[in-house]
Amino acid sequence: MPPTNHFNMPRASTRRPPWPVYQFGFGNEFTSEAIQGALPPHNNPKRCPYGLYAEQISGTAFTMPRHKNRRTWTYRIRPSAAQENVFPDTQLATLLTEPDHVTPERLRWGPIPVTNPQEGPHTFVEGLITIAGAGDPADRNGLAIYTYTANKSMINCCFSSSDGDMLIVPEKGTFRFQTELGDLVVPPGHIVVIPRGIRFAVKFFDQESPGSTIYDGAARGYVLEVYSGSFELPNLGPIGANGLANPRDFRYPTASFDDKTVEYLSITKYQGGIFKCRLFSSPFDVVAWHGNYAPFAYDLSLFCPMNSVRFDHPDPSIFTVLTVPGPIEGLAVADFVIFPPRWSSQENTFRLPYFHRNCMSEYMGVIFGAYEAKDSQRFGPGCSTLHAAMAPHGPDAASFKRYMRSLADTPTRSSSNELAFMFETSKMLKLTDFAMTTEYRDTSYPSCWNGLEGKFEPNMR
Ligand SMILES: O=C(O)Cc1cc(O)ccc1O
Ligand SMILES: [Fe+2]
Repeated sequence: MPPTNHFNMPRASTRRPPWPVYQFGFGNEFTSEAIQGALPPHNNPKRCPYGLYAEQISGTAFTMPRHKNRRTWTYRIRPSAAQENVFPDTQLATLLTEPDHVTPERLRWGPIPVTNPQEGPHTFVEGLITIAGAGDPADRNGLAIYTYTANKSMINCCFSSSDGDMLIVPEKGTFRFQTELGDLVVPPGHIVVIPRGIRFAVKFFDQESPGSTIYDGAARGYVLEVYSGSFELPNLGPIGANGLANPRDFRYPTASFDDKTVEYLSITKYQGGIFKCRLFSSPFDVVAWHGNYAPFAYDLSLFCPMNSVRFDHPDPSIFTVLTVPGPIEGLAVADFVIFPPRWSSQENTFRLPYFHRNCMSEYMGVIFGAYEAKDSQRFGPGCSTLHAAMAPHGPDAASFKRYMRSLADTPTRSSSNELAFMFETSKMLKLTDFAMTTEYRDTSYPSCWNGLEGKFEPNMR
């Protein structure tokens, strides 16, 4: 049995079998060879070891400053260029990023059952549904938010987005992400980031028989795709050199390859459209690679939360796991923030999220359990909310009243089985038809703040 973390979930950040072998360290310059000697002594020899083809994948412009430059050299059985003509795809309509509804209303959605809206068997890529977005991949500016369900592994089929890096947050179902650079096993409570342009297939994983191919399962989760920049660790400022998400806990794949000459379907998202082409062999044919442009996974239970130890409720930026900085210092294109299990011990402090209006937009979801300031029946795992820029929100009336009756100065520990997250963006989001009209939208949501009656007791100080 793999060891468990304090969410009682399998802990994939171990080097021990049966998990794939990983390399560790955020943004490191890695080397990996599935067969000894497959890495050539320099990037681009005329003849590579074992006759392999050399191919570079550039994640940043060639000329980016060294500390921002991202690229990986792959040594593969066939070059990716050996693919058939590309055609627009007409099947994956729910994945098109064309959100055009505008509303400042507070929105909430219930969990989408794994069989909907794609009735019957569907893979991760078939079950991705665009909820909201901003900007345009053509300008390399903006982002998209998706939810997904899946009950079938992607077999002989791969996906990549030419539009941006994708951060995937599983809520249900353990996946094996087969990528060009190797495998990452990602259970709920972990996240994975697949950089722009890297091909991957999403397969179900059975920890009891890790080597076998599992065709079916039940999975659900959330995705954030950013069209500019990439996910970085936030600066820590006066916190110091350690804390929040520590670089050593980010795990990267090691080379492992298929040498299969079967027909593959390659699906690509490009400028918001979906395109497909046939390959005549597996795209997962990289025998060795080196570089710093690679997918990675992270176990959220390893996040080291910081907080106030005397009074007041810090802003949720204190729980930022990853950020995509924008051109203005301190103004993120998107932040990925979690609300991890922790002790709350502030004195004379309203410890629930304060009532607020935020210039940023906040999309939230639940991975495990409940969220401290919301009705757990209506904001449980698989649910989501969107509080648009400047939309007033905070604890619902029932949570507020419950909290005000509690003995708040006693240190309290949130349950280890609770984990919510937020995608926070400086962009103004538009919503898709699906988001506005789905039967899973809970149109009664704004009424959760009814019952917060006026309070003013002039004789009380
Ligand atoms: O709206 C939310 O629940 C997220 C949130 C949490 C918090 O503790 C402070 C501000 C905030 O936006
Ligand atoms: Fe908020």
